[in-house]
Amino acid sequence: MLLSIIKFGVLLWLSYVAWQVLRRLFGGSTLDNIPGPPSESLLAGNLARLHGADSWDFHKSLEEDFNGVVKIHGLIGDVQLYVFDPAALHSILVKDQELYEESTIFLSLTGLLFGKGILSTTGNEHRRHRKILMPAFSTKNLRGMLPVLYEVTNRLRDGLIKPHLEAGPRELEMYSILSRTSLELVGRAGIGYSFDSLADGEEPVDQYALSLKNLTPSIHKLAVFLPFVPVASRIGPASFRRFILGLIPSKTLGALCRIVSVMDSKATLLVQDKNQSIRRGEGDAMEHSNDIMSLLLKSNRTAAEEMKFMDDELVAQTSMIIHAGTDTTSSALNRIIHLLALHPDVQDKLRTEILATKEPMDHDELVGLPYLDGVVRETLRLYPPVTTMTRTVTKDCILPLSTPITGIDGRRMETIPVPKGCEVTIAISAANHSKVVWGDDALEFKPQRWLNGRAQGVTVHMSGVYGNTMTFVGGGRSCIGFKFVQLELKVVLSVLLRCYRFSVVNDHIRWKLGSPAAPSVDNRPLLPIVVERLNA
Ligand code: HEM
Repeated sequence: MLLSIIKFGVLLWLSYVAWQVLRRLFGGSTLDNIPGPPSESLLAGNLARLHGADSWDFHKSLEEDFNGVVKIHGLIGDVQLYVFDPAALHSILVKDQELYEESTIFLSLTGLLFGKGILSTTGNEHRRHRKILMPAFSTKNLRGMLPVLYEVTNRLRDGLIKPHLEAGPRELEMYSILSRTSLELVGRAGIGYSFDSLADGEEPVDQYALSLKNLTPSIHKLAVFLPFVPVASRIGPASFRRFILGLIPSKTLGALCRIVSVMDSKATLLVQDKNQSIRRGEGDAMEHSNDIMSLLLKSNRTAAEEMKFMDDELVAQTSMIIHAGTDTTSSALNRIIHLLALHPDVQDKLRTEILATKEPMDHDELVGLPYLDGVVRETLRLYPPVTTMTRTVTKDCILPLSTPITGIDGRRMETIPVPKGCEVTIAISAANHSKVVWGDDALEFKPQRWLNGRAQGVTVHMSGVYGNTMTFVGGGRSCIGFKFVQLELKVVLSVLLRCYRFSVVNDHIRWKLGSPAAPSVDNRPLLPIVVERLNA
């Protein structure tokens, strides 16, 4: 009996899949009239190019050859949208955000990896997570984190860089140095945990650090299975899923399961420790802990009962903050150091501004330095670490446009009817490069375009949370760490530029697209930069 039910279920599912494929291939879509690049394969459409690590040219052609909304071919005849029109982005992220939900793959994957937290929830549940987490990132709390950020950065300066420069300028592999620093910055200020002593010659041995380092590469290796994650995540309780996964003979899957288990047990211990400190009456010590998790635990104590986080939710937030904050910070730091090395004039001007201040700068002085602010903003505009995000349309709807487009049949389209289930790519970097928004010099690196946090001459409004850019997107799922990361970047630059000069001799550095982007040489993650000690 059970076998026949299973057979019937499988047959039903296969018929549904076949129907969907036929519908996609022959049924037509309301998006058929939207211009876009031709499909490159029946099976994967343009997806390999859209998500390929070396697809900068593809994205550039979408930015330059189309007008804010582009049709992309997806899996087996599926049609998707690639969007960078300002009004369309406002509708997707802000005005009609409930119609454009976080992609189901992202929600189920983060749920499976970390549990129930801000990245894996939707609707009212997500709003609750955001409401409790956001105050931890307030300006008042960021001020409190400043000493830790300086302490970590001083260890970077003295532990990871200085010992190599005794005999003069030297090429250093900055990618690994800055990645280790990013993890330590987010670890200490984010969850009050030290992953790495940042001492020369001592690679991190912490299992938590190693797991975090290997998490994204392991997911990439299993990328072909990602479309099955939403279905798999709904089968039975977590223990049953773990049991089934254990039966699959795959080394990569086994490694991923071990990574998740280490992250889960470390985060659980951390939350237990902090909770015990509170219960043992070490409240005073907690009062002086300024990391995001401690602040969260403190506000959780006094939160209304229906708002309070349960322990499993606190564990999920711990890993999510580290996951969301580390590689993104590392990408931004690597990019800024690379850009300063490529633009010595910008580097000199920035150093002059920093040397005119006393060390260490307090919060207001640091965030008030205009050229430093311009360098950070311009880097994050021109080179956003996360170049695209995806949303899934929950109901048939109409997408408004700032600039009408001409359909394939020659008709002018002022709005686009978008069907339920359509995948929409939020084209962050295309929005940040738009000449309609930023002017003819949109693709040039010009820190001086920013004055008092505003880009000069920009009249078209973008709905991002950060100075008209889409780098941290906008609306109810925008980045909650965007002020924190600016502070991290400013602290690191203010400390390093006082005593080091950066230059490049290696012209083989290529950036890989990805989530987030990373520098590479011969397809390995590397950033070779010559570092010279000043006023030795
Ligand atoms: C340059 C560095 C960073 C970039 C470019 C960045 C970018 C983003 C983007 C694009 C999103 C939206 C994701 C979506 O729509 O699904 C996001 C969300 C998020 N970011 Fe960041 N981020 C950065 C740093 C950080 C840091 C340092 C933290 C924490 C310490 C952080 C925590 C988060 C969290 C928790 C979310 C989820 C917000 C929500 O779902 O409501 N991010 N980030």
